[in-house]
Amino acid sequence: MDWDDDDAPPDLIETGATAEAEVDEKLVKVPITIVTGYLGAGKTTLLNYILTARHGKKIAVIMNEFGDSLDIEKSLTVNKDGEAVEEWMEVGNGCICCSVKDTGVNAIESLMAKKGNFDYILLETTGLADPGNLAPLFWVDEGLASTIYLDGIVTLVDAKNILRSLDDPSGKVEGHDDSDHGDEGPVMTTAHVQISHADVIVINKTDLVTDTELETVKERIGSINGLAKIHVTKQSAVPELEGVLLDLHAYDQAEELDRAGKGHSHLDKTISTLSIPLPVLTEGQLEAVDAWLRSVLWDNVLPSDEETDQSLFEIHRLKGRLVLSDGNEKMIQGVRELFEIFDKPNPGAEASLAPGKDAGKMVIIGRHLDKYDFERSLLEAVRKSP
Ligand SMILES: Nc1nc2c(ncn2[C@@H]2O[C@H](COP(=O)(O)OP(=O)(O)OP(=O)(O)O)[C@@H](O)[C@H]2O)c(=O)[nH]1
Ligand SMILES: [Zn+2]
Repeated sequence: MDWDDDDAPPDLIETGATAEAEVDEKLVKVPITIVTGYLGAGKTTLLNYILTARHGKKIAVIMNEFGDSLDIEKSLTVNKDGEAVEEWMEVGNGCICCSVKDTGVNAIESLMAKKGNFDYILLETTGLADPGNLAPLFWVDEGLASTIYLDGIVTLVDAKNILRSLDDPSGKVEGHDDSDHGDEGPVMTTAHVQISHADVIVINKTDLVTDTELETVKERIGSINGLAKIHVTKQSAVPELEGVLLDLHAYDQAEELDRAGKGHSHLDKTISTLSIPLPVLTEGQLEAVDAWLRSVLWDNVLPSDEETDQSLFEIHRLKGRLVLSDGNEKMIQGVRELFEIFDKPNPGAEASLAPGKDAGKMVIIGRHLDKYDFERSLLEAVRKSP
């Protein structure tokens, strides 16, 4: 995907409102939740469940099915007064992860303009989409970022078939050729990528597996993504929507960091979760963490490891909490090479950890992490800095 600046900027919404009202509208951004998952996992079932559940929200659903026609129309279901209303929307290209930057952005914005205020947008991606391509768009596109924000990524998993999908070499992600890794383990499939990016994983179709099989599935998924909340369902019926699937604020909080405390797992070497405890940082050490992230995420180079000519790791998702010696806290959010460090929202809402203890944490989800010593590299970079 390219990030050319010469693309036509997305149409801005004409509000016709006063300057004061515009300021107000800017403050109320509409959340968007990406629903992904393998073919037939139960995404549509989940969307229908959400649309018919009582939540008092006006939800717009954008379906992103694969199509071979270039001007394929997207089905758009709008929940109006408890009724699902089907509409059709022109998106342009058959693959939203490639086209969302231009046509998709326009589609969402014209949707916003046409419908006025939605409370919520759900985007169902095709069973083959890589959500890693999709999520950063909601950060970097200014037109889009002014009206909506990415609330979270929900990945549906078919309990009966997920293990096969994870091990199926034909489900390999395009552009991830494992041939250069020799016998270094299983290939990385689309199923891996969808699980590694998820903020919430819904293990669905549990009526089709035994309890033992379900435990195996849970363990395997937990070994790939130790951060995501896991829910187990039949017919995609999650126990609750608020805070479980919707309104997660997965990208402006990092409460779930504490869940990923068990270090990294060796159950699934293809993609794993790594958790690095961090000390209280000085201002200079914060800068060192920033520099470390730039090296690791932008150059794919582990700073202590420069002599290694090939860094084969891939980082899909990264979150962190940094505690500074002046008492402030910062959060880190990263998807692929994009990351940001920002002030923790609601400072003081949570009691800070006692000084001297490990105060912060960085959690990394990615591929071939077990082959490198990320912890040593990061802590060394921190220690070397004043
Ligand atoms: N046995 C069983 N079937 C289910 C469950 N949930 C959904 N299904 C069925 O599985 C099939 C696929 O469900 P969908 O919701 O269409 O799956 P999807 O992920 O949207 O599928 P694609 O859009 O093709 O990727 C449908 O026939 C559903 O009725 C479940 O918990 N158990
Ligand atoms: Zn694409």
